[in-house]
Amino acid sequence: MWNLLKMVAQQAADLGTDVYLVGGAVRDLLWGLRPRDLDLAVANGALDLARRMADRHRGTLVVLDGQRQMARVVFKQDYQLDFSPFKGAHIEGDLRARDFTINAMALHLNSLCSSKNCTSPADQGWRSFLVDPTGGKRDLQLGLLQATGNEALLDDPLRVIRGVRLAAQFNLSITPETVVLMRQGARRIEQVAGERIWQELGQALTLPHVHHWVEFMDRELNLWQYLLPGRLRMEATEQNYYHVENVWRHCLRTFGCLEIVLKKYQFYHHLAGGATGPAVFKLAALLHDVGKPDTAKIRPDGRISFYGHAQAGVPYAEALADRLRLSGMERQYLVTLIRHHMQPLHYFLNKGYSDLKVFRLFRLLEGSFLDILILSLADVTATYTASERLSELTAYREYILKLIHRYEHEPEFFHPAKLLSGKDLIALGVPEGPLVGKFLARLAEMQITGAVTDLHSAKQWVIAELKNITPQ
Ligand SMILES: Nc1ccn([C@@H]2O[C@H](COP(=O)(O)OP(=O)(O)OP(=O)(O)O)[C@@H](O)[C@H]2O)c(=O)n1
Repeated sequence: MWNLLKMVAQQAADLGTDVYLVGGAVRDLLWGLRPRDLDLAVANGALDLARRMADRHRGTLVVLDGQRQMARVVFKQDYQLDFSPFKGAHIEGDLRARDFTINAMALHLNSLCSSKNCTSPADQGWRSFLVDPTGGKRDLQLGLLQATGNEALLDDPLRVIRGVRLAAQFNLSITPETVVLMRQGARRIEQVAGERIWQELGQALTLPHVHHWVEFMDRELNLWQYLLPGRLRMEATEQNYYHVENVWRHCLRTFGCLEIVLKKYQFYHHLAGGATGPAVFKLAALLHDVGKPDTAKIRPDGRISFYGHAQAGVPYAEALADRLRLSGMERQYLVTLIRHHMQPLHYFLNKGYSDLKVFRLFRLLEGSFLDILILSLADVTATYTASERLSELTAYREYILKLIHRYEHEPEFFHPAKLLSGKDLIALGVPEGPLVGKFLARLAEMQITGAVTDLHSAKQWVIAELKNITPQ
C-alpha cells in the first residue's frame, strides 16, 4: 500500500498538485488496520491524476462522475483508489465538512513521500504528516465518537446510522452532545435514499454483536420508528399468549437471542441469503411478529393456531424491502423468513417428529430450513425466558437442535435421489401443468416413507395414482 501511495504522490508532484489520503483509510491506519479502499482528496485535477495512475501503473479506471471530477482506479482487485477534489477551498475545510472527527483526518502524501518516512506503516514517522483539524486522533485514542460540528448530521442524516455502525465496529462511546445531534438527525432519516440506508444498516447488522446498538437506536434515537413499518403498532400490541411484553419488546429480545444462538452454535457460516444474508436475517428477527395481532388463537380443542400473524407480516416485510431497495434475493429471503417463522413451533406442538413430518417441514421452508429453525429457536427462547417457561424451552431447543443435526448430517434424507423426472411423468401419462409438480412432491414423500424404493416401484405408484385421477 505504501508503494502505491508513493506512486500517487509522484504523479501528483508531476502534475503540480497536492494529494491527501483521507477519511476511513487514515482512521484505519491509526487503528492498526491495513485499509484497501483508499480515498484521495486532490487539490486540482483529480481526474487527471486518476487517469495517470491507471495509465502508468496498469490500473482500471472508472469515471464515477466526470463533472464532479470523481474517479476510481482498481489495482488487480487488491486496492481501490477513489479520487475526488477537495470539498471546499482547502483540505481543512474538506475535513471539517465530514461526519465524525475520527473520519476527518488526512495524510499529506506529497510531504510524506518526499521524506524518508514513506517506507512502511510500521515506521510510525508517517503520523507527523497527519492533518487533524477536529481532534480525531485524540478521540480515537479515547474511544470516542464525536460529530465534526452541529450541522454534520443534519446535512446528511445517513451519518446517524454511520455513527452507530462506527461505534459498534470500533467499540466507541458516543459523546452525549453527539447523541443529541444524532437524535435530531434521525428525524430526517426519511429524506435519505433507501439504498444508502441499507448499505450502512446492512453493514451494522452484519457485525456479530449489535443488540446493544439496536436497542440504542430505539431508546436514544427513535430510529426504528422511522425505519420500520409497523414499529409503533408492534409496541401498542401485547403478545396475546403468555402476556409478558409487547410485540416490539419481544422482537428486540428475539434479536438479542438470535445473536446468542448464532454465536453459541457457530451458525453464522451456514446461513442462506448471500453476502448480506446475516443482515437480512437480523432484520427479520426485528420484524418477525409485525403481523400480530391477527394471530395465535387457542382453539376449542386446546391446540394453538398460529398462521395468521406470520402471513399478515408479509406486506410489512415487502414494504420494508421496497423502502430499503433490497435486491430481489434479499427481499425473497426476508419474506420467506417472516412468512414461515411460526412453522417449526407449529410442527413441534401439533405435528411431531416422524420422517414424513420433518421432510414436509423442510419442503415448506423454501430453501431456508436452517435459517428458519434458528430464527424460531431465538423467537421461542425470547418468549419462554421472558415468561419463565424454561422446561418447555429445553424441550423445544432439543427438537430444533435435533432437526439441525439431521439437516447437517443426512443430506440424502432431505434430497432423495430423483427416480423420475417431470418428462418421465408426462411420458407415463401425467397431464402437463401443475399436476407434474404435485406428483414429483408426492413421489419424494413416498420415497421418505419407504413406499417407493426404486424406479420400478416409482412407476407402479404413478400408474396406480393416475387411475385415481378422475378422467375428464
Ligand atoms: N455520509 C458520509 C459518508 C462518508 N463521509 C466521509 O467520507 C469518508 C469515506 O466514506 P466511506 O468510504 O463510505 O466510509 P469509511 O469511513 O471509509 O468507512 P469504511 O471503510 O468502514 O466503509 C468517511 O471516512 C468520511 O470522512 C462523510 O463525511 N459522510
